[in-house]
Formats: sequence, C-alpha cells, structure tokens
Amino acid sequence: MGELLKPYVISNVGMSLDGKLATIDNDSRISGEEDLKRVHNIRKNVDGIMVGIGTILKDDPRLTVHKIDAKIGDNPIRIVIDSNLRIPLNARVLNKDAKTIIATTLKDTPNKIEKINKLKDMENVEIIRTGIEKVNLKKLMEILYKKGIKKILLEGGGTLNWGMFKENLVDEVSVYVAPKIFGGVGAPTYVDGEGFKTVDECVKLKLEKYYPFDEGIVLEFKVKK
Ligand SMILES: NC(=O)C1=CN([C@@H]2O[C@H](COP(=O)(O)OP(=O)(O)OC[C@H]3O[C@@H](n4cnc5c(N)ncnc54)[C@H](O)[C@@H]3O)[C@@H](O)[C@H]2O)C=CC1
Ligand SMILES: Nc1nc(O)c(N)c(N[C@@H]2O[C@H](COP(=O)(O)O)[C@@H](O)[C@H]2O)n1
Repeated sequence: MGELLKPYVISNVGMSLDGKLATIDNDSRISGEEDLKRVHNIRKNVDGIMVGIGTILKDDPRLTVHKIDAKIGDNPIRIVIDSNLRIPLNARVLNKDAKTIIATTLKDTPNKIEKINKLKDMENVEIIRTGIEKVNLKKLMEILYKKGIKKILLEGGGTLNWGMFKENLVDEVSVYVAPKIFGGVGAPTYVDGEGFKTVDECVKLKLEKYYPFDEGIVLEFKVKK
C-alpha cells in the first residue's frame, strides 16, 4: 500500500496548566489577545482550519483571520467534522466570509437529508461524506489533499483532537499554556476520547521550541512518526 497523501496538520489550543480547554461551565477564554494574534498568524498561513461540531455548538466560532490585518481572501477554508449534521443553519461558520466544508457520514436519516439539501443551497458550503458511524478522518484527509488543501490548522476540541491523534494524522503541536488551573473531571481537555491503554501506544512528541508568551508559555513539538 502507498503512503497516505494528506495535508500537514498543526494542532493548536490554548489550555490551562491542568490541560483543560474550558471550565466545567464551558468558559474557554484562556488565551489573551497576544496569543490569539499568534493563532491568527497561523490561520493566515494554512489552507484549512478544522474543528469538531462540539466546538461549533459550544463556541459558535467564525474561524476566520480577524485578529490581525487580513483581507477576506486570506481566510482559509473552514472544515467542520459533523457526523450527524448537528450544525445550526445560522452558525457563524456558515457566513460568507470564507468557504466551509462540512464533513459528515454516509449514514442517512430523513432529518439529515433535509439538512443536506438546505446546506447545499448555500453557495459557500460544500459537503463531503465519508465513514458510517463517525467521519472517517483518514479518508477525509486524502480527499482534502486532492482538493489542494495541503496545510490544516486543527483547532479542537478534545474529542476531535483524540480522533486525529489516534489515527496519526497530526504532524505538529503548538499549544499555549496559561498559568491557570481549572480542575473538574467533566471539563474538556486537550485530548479526550477513549485514550491509549499503554504508554507504548501513545503519541510521542519531540520538543522543538518554547518561549514565554502573554502570561504563559508556548510549547511547540513535532510528532514523532
Ligand atoms: N481552548 C481552546 O483552544 C479550545 C477549546 N475548545 C473547547 O472544546 C470543547 C468542545 O470539545 P468537544 O466537545 O470534545 O467537541 P469537538 O469539537 O472535539 O467535536 C467532537 C465531535 O466531532 C465529531 N466527530 C465526527 N467524527 C469524528 C471522529 N472520527 N473522531 C472524533 N470526533 C468526530 C463527533 O460528532 C464529535 O461529537 C468546548 O468546550 C470548546 O470551548 C475547542 C477548541 C479550542
Ligand atoms: N487558541 C485558542 N485559545 C483559546 O483560549 C480559545 N478559546 C481558542 N478557541 C478556538 O478558537 C475558536 C474561536 O474562533 P473565532 O475567534 O470565533 O474565529 C474556538 O471555537 C476554538 O476553536 N483557541
């Protein structure tokens, strides 16, 4: 079998020192303005920004380059991973500021068919279908690569991050760690999902760079392949 041709994937989050992406009440204001500008500089230099539907439902993000000087044409393609097509039709990620790809499964329900038809009427929206119960992330990466998406910024949340790390689809990690502790067993962490059972199986990283930033620290790693 040939090597998987896939986009280069950078995973970025802002997290508390205890690895949380938000508090138990879903307050995710972790990064300060400087860190958000750092993230938007990464956004400006990738072809796609990817998030899971959990993040859309909780944060209603725009996923555009809006914290630094940029033109609408600088906006990368937004990619939402949404197995059951739960995306609200008024989600900000569906606005006209950029193109949006919604990746969903091949499984049909009457509600899903109706939603797909509505989404197809939106000129900036494209739907890609792969996988049965969950979006098949490996196949999706191949499809995106063939469409010319060569570099992706993965912006979470914890469930999608797990899916991407488990399938060995992440190439680089860049995290801002804030000097804050949130606690809470139910608060989302950088990587959730079912987790690896042994240290042997886990994703191994090579530390490349670290520097104090805002009130915290930025850590950059390459994923060992
Ligand atoms: N501080 C930060 O930098 C960030 C914080 N967040 C926080 O993370 C939380 C959202 O995270 P989650 O609830 O975990 O949702 P998520 O954004 O990770 O989306 C998870 C959803 O992705 C879908 N999915 C489809 N196929 C999948 C696959 N193969 N593997 C994995 N997922 C698949 C599933 O429907 C699943 O429910 C929010 O509280 C948000 O505020 C999110 C992004 C960045
Ligand atoms: N880097 C980073 N730091 C934080 O503290 C965050 N809460 C996030 N969240 C991510 O950014 C999205 C918001 O994007 P827009 O400003 O609306 O374009 C949010 O949905 C998370 O993916 N990131």
